[in-house]
Amino acid sequence: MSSLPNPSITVAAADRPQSDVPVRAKIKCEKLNFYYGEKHALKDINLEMGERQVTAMIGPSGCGKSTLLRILNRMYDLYPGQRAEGKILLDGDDIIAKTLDPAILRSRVGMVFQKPTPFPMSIYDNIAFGVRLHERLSKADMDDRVEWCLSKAALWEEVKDRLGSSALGLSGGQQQRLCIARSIAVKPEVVLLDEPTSALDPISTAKIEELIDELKREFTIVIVTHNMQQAARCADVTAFFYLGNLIEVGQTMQMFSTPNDRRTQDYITGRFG
Ligand SMILES: Nc1ncnc2c1ncn2[C@@H]1O[C@H](COP(=O)(O)OP(=O)(O)OP(=O)(O)O)[C@@H](O)[C@H]1O
Repeated sequence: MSSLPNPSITVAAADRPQSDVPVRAKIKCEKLNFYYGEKHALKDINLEMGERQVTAMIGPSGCGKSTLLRILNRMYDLYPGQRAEGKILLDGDDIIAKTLDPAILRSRVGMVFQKPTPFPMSIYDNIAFGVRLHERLSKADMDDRVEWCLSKAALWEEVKDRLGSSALGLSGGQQQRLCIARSIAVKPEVVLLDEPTSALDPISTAKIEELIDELKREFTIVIVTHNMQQAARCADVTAFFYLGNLIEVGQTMQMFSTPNDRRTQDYITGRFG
C-alpha cells in the first residue's frame, strides 16, 4: 500500500505505549444487528472491547458509530421502532437480552455526549443528583465523592471554591469535564464518549485527551471520534466502520500505519468521508 500522506497521525499512534499482553474483553458484540424501522444500520458486528483499554470507533458520517455507542447502554429502548439482534456481553451479562435492569446497566455504563450537557443546577448538585439515584450517602461521604470525581476529571482545583455556583457558568471545556465527572461519579465500569471534544477549543481538547489516558487506569473507555489524530493519540484499539459494517479492527498503531483494507486506508488518508 502507498505511504500515508499525513505522517503526524502515524507518529502520534507510534508514541502510544504498545503492549502484546492479551487484554480481557470487557464487552463482546456477537452477530450484532441494529434496525431503525426498516433501516438496517449495523450488520453482523463482531467486536471485543478490552478491559481498561480505550477503543476508538471511526468511520465516515452515517456508518453506525454512534448507533453502536447508544446500544451499549441501551438508549434505543426509549425509541419505538428501533431494535437490536444478536448479543452484547458485558462481563457475560447480555445487554440486549434485557436481563439487566436499564437503571443498573446505565450505572455500569456511563455516557458523555458531543455537546456538554450540565444540568441547570449547582456544580455540586450536578454530581450529587446522579449519585443519589443509586446510593444513600452521608453528607461527608457525598462531599468526598464530589471531590473524588471532580479530581479524576481534572476539574477540582478550578471549581473547589465555587461548588455552589451554577454549572452553566463554567466554560465549555469545564462543562465537558463536569459531564465526565458526573458520569464517573456513580463508579461505572465503562465510559462511552460520543465525540467528546468536537465542540471544544484545542486546549480543552488536550485536557480531555489527557483525562482519557488517566481514566483508563480504572475504566473501560469507548470513544467515537471524527478526529484521526485523536484516535491515534488516545486509543489502544481502533475499529473502522463503513456503511454499517465493521471493516477492520486492530491495534491503533497498526490501523494507522498498515491498514489491511483499502477502505480503511482511503478513510484515514482523507480520500473519502
Ligand atoms: N433515529 C433514526 N432513524 C432512522 N435512521 C437513523 C436514525 N439515527 C441514525 N439513523 C441512520 O443510521 C445510520 C447510522 O447512523 P449513526 O448516527 O450511527 O452514524 P454515525 O457513524 O455516528 O454518523 P455521524 O458521524 O454523522 O454521527 C445512518 O444511515 C443514519 O441515517
